[in-house]
Amino acid sequence: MSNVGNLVGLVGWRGMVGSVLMDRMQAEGDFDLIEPVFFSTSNAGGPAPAQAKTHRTLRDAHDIQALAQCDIIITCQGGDYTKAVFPQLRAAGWQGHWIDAASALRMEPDAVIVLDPVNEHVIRKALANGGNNWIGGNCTNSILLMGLGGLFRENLVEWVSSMTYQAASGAGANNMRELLKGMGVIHAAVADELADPASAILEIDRKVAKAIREDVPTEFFGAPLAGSLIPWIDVQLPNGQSKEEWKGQAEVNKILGTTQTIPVDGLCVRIGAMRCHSLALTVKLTRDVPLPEVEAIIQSGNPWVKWVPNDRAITVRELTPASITGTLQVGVGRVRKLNMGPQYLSAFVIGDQLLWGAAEPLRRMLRILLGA
Ligand SMILES: NC(=O)C1=CN([C@@H]2O[C@H](COP(=O)(O)OP(=O)(O)OC[C@H]3O[C@@H](n4cnc5c(N)ncnc54)[C@H](OP(=O)(O)O)[C@@H]3O)[C@@H](O)[C@H]2O)C=CC1
Ligand SMILES: N[C@@H](CC(=O)OP(=O)(O)O)C(=O)O
Repeated sequence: MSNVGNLVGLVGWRGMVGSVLMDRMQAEGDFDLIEPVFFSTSNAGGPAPAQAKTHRTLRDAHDIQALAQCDIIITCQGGDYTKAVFPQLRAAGWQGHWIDAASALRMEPDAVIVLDPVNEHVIRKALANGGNNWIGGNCTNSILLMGLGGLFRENLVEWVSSMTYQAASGAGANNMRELLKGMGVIHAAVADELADPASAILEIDRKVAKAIREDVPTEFFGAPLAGSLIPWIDVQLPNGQSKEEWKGQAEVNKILGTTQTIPVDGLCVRIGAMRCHSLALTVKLTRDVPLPEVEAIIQSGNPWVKWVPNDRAITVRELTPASITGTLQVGVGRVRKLNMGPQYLSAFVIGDQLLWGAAEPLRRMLRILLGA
């Protein structure tokens, strides 16, 4: 039994991540366990959503006293909000549990990055030691660990090179819209020619290239994504990594609670998928393990691993964003030994970055706190 109260403040509930969180909480009956208090940065005093019970109006998300009444606060409002409000709340003496989707607090020494199917032992230990800051991990890293958690659990990973194919949703709702608008612009540029099976493909291609370079909107991504890709995500660091690439090693090791750093590095690339992040992985195993054993260990990682045998027909059907999107399954396939030697393994992992990558670990942390 938990001794944590059930007055739960929800901030950022109507944003993209927050909406996915609300849907999942509704689907899993989480609202039956809590007394929700909904907060807003823009509409305090307005009506709270249907899940509200006794607290039917929105409270001001910057009202420290109102926030401090909550036993638990879950926020999907973003890093700027966290940086503005969290220090004030703690300075006011609030001892409640803070569950956050934003990256702002992830690397703080007193924060745990939560991904309980992989690091429940880390979470339980911190909880027993009085921990109260629980931060969702970067989507790419959470998906990597959900996919290959079994190999990490068995201490079989010496290092990982991770080449990513990241969806538009990781950059926000406006970016998803921009991707779709760009697809429309490209299609419109050659709609007549496409309707004519006899039209010349190189002429279509010339017009498409011109549309991508000149007409596809770039306000949010800064470069055309539709019909193209962008091999840089987040800001540039002095060592040549992108911040997204830096997070790989930093967060994976923090999530796992490793005592010796497992190197994780690679290139992070934005592609024209909507909300599934994919990762092409090269893993150096700590020892030569027979492939059937490797496969069994990966499948044993957690109940959400969707194992896809390394077979062409099954892979093109099942190991794709089209197949995985909107589900909690984490696809793992293309697993084989590489020419580099018997300790080198390939794998392709796909997950919905708004579910395991953002919302799901938060609601599961809530349940851990409630002892449910
Ligand atoms: N862990 C991860 O991998 C991921 C984490 N994130 C984190 O989650 C945070 C939130 O991201 P995201 O959900 O994309 O942010 P959104 O921009 O969708 O929502 C953030 C807030 O914007 C306000 N808002 C203003 N206009 C609208 C509108 N038209 N519709 C909905 N909300 C609106 C809402 O606040 P209000 O109701 O108060 O007005 C909302 O809570 C990010 O900043 C990031 O820190 C995001 C993606 C992945
Ligand atoms: N940066 C990720 C999404 C994200 O929000 O990551 P983080 O939670 O680490 O800021 C992406 O663009 O795909």
